[in-house]
Amino acid sequence: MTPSPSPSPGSPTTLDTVDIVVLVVYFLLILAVGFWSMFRTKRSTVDGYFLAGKNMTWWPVGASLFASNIGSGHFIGLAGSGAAAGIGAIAYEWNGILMVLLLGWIFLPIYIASGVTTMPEYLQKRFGGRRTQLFMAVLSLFIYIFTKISVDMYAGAVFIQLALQWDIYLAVVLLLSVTALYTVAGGLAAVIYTDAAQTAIMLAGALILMGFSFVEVGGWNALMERYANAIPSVRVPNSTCGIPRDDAFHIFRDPVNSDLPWPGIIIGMSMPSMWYWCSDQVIVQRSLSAKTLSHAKGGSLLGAYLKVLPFFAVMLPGMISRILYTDDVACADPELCKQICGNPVGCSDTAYAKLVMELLPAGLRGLMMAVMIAALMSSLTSIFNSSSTIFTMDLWKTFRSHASEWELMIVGRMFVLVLVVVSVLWIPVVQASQGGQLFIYIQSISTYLQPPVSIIFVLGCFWKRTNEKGAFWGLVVGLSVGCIRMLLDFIYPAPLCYEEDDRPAVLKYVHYLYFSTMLSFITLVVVVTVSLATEEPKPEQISHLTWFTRLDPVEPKEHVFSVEQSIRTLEVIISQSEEIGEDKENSNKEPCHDRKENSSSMSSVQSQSRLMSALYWLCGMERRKEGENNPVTCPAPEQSVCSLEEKPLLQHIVNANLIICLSVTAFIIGYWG
Ligand SMILES: O[C@H]1[C@H](O)[C@@H](O)[C@H](O)[C@@H](O)[C@@H]1O
Ligand code: NA
Repeated sequence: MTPSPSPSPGSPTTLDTVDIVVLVVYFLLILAVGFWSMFRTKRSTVDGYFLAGKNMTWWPVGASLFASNIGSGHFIGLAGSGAAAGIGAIAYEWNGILMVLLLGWIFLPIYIASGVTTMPEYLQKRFGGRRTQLFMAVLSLFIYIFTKISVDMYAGAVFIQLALQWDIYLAVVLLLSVTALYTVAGGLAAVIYTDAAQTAIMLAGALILMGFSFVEVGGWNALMERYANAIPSVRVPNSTCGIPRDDAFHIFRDPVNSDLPWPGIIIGMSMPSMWYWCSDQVIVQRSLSAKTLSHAKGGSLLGAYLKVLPFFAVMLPGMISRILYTDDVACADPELCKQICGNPVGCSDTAYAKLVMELLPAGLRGLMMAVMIAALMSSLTSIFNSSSTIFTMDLWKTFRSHASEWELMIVGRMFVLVLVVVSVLWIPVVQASQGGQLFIYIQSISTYLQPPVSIIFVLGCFWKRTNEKGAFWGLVVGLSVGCIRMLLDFIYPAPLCYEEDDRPAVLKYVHYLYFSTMLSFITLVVVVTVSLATEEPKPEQISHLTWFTRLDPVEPKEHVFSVEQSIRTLEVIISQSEEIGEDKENSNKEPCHDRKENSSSMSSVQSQSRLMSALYWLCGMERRKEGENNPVTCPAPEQSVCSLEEKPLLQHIVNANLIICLSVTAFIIGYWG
């Protein structure tokens, strides 16, 4: 056994010149991929920019699913949870495997058939009225702030702070600027391809670090044996603080006295997870961009397989970090912890950064910095994009129906700023949360807000009888209950390990996973009761909008309407992605409404300087030749139904793979159960 090296004073704490070189190479690579995909895709049309989307094959879709999902919060959080409490939290990742498959096989066919672009839009179509859509839009934005943006920024900052010893807020501002720069330079059109590159970098870096940490700890068996003894030298006397859990290597833990009770994992974990993978814009948007349903399923499969890895490449190294740097990572005395990492609650979230700085040679540290930035940026760009889409499309437009494209574009940008500011303000709460386990913070907040939404989507998709009133009141009641619990959680923080638990009984005795189960049930009851007590939706109201009606024959009139609607949505998304498409004339992009006017505005663009057209190109605003009648800008009405068709051979391949993937998942879950 190798003796655990205590952090020697001479150990490197900042980056070397080689590291900086590696970082620069990384940025150039991402830029190159960005440019390459800008040349590849024609972004000037709906078909080009967004539906270029609709031309994605399985591998970029899968990689992008993974990259958007795994953020810096996961690297820091999963490793931190591993260090603090063993492998339990990996259940979230493996649960996600099942959900991403569910998306491809069950939910996506319905979304494709309904021809929607945003998820609140689906609710609007399915239930009619506006209030459910509005409610959902506002809620999504809150969830993004509380569980995604602030968390990823905080995690990225923790890492940079440890690596470069910078102030955490300075680090946040820096990260944000880098992300903004990347969004402009790489272009949003390139997001999916750059995501693929980011995935490759994340995997390469994480696997290298995994190798180093296993070698250092002395291999697999050493990890299993030494973890239980990773007890810090300073502890609060007569307490269990700082002692590793007995069930550290089990996922399914005691239903009453553990940190992740197993019955809660079954339903309580699946409901928020279903929100994340099957009904949230950030993820679903990626699958919608696939060329065919088979490719979307292939993407789900790739994403699913990739999600096996964080266990080995992030969580186990986090546990190794506790073994190697026990006194720091597992510190159990508030005073001491505060000295070590600035957080009296604990320092387990520093596990990953610690490994990077102590174990890796110069050069590889730079690579890991790139990995962290890749993880962060690949999540933030998708979240920013989806949230500004939702804000402008589902909220702003409802209140200002005559808003110009120009206005929408400005609003979308400003809104991202607001999001960022609010998220930064939220960081102290994230920092102080949940026994210092970032991952548990993310998941418990998710638990209070997401289950009601999942229930609405499940019932909307699979129970034709669900109506608007049921859905709306289900959401209202479910979220009120959820918010109460969330508030209580902030008012009464979880006690430190040596403190008496004197919180109200709902907090003390009802684990958040059990709460999630109850919340889902309450919402279900409300939706069902209210729906049954009120009028049944007419068949034409739910045509193409549920599992059972997804294959309904197309009724020309209604369908043309829906295609037009989604094209309008796409147009706004495009206009948001323009970085400098200020030209007023040029902002008229309604190919389906008025082709003539459109082509005349195009010719006026033509008269602009070369510089301008270069800029336009950069932003995906290529001009079309005058009079060129581009049939693809106005998709044929049958398209959205046709796209449910799959080639039999491909279908067999993806289905066979589904079985393999499910078996692999069942095996690993069983093995670590
Ligand atoms: O990566 C996980 C994902 O696999 C889960 O399904 C989701 O519920 C979590 O919030 C997310 O962090
Ligand atoms: Na990411």
